[in-house]
Amino acid sequence: MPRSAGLSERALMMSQPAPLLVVAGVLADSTGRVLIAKRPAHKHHGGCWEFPGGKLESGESVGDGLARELREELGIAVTTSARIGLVVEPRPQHELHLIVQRVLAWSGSPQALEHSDIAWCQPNELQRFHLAPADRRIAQWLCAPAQLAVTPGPESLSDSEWPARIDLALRRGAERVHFRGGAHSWAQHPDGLARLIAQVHAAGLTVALHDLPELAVSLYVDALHLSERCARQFESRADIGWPGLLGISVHADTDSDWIRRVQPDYLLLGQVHGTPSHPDRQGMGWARFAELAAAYCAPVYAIGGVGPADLQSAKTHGALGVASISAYFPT
Ligand SMILES: Nc1nc2c([nH]c(=O)n2[C@@H]2O[C@H](COP(=O)(O)OP(=O)(O)OP(=O)(O)O)[C@@H](O)[C@H]2O)c(=O)[nH]1
Repeated sequence: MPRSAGLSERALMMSQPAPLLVVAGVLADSTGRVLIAKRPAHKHHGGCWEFPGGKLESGESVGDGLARELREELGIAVTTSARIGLVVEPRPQHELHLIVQRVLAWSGSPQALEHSDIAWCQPNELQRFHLAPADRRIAQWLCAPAQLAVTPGPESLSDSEWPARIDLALRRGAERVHFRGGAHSWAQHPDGLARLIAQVHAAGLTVALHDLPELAVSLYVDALHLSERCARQFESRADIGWPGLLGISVHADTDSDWIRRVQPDYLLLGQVHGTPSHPDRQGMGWARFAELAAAYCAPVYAIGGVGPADLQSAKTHGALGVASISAYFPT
């Protein structure tokens, strides 16, 4: 077992035949373009585009395996990387466990030493390439919003104040607005909520609704987000009755096997630092956050005492981005 395999990988390994462990690296340039490589015709998925990487050798850590593969395939030296997520693909013999790492520091200039071609493209151009099936999930992650603005409860502002406060959140960089209940549920304000959702959609951005699966379906939101308590009422993802993007809020003590059973598309993990809104809870800090993020199968956002200024730290500690109430809806 590789030294740095996470908890979910270990649990999976114990319950079924050893998976095929593969590590792939996402390199980005200063304009945000990412590097993809075309598999030679004679290989499995020949002619498909993928993220460079390869099989981990026995006993090899994820970081060492990535550095070896990218030296062999691209001629570059990778020094630091952080987990983005794990794609599990059922295969007849062994499940593929594709560990996806964001390459944070490297030297050299990538060349196609083993692939038939390489290309740099913006994440939203990846869909134009014929990607290996598992890599379509990676492309979705790379196109996912990096800044999630979580609303206070509907009772905290009057109907006339909400539109301006949503505008302010968008000006502060929010890329998805998460409508989260407070003392009142958004289910008590369906018309006002529908207008605010339309406002966010008109700005070309997306919406998540917290803990209200039926309303999420009827209001055509982009994501359903569940608190851990709400998510635990369901045995499996199929029981939730929601066909779209699914997120769950988790904490330092949430067990990763349960997360794997529910199969969320992303997680909000917190809290990273202490916050005035939860004075009873201590922050876990970035080091623990990175450890947990690497153990989950889904990509993770950082929440709790973080905001847009922490985006880079979040990414270097294995997060897709940050989520916050106060940074986007200041009191
Ligand atoms: N490297 C890499 N492999 C991927 C990706 N997506 C994906 O499905 N795979 C699959 O993971 C497996 C690992 O493949 P590989 O052929 O690159 O491994 P390797 O470099 O160690 O190759 P080798 O067996 O020729 O030595 C293949 O079945 C490949 O199709 C990806 O983005 N990067």
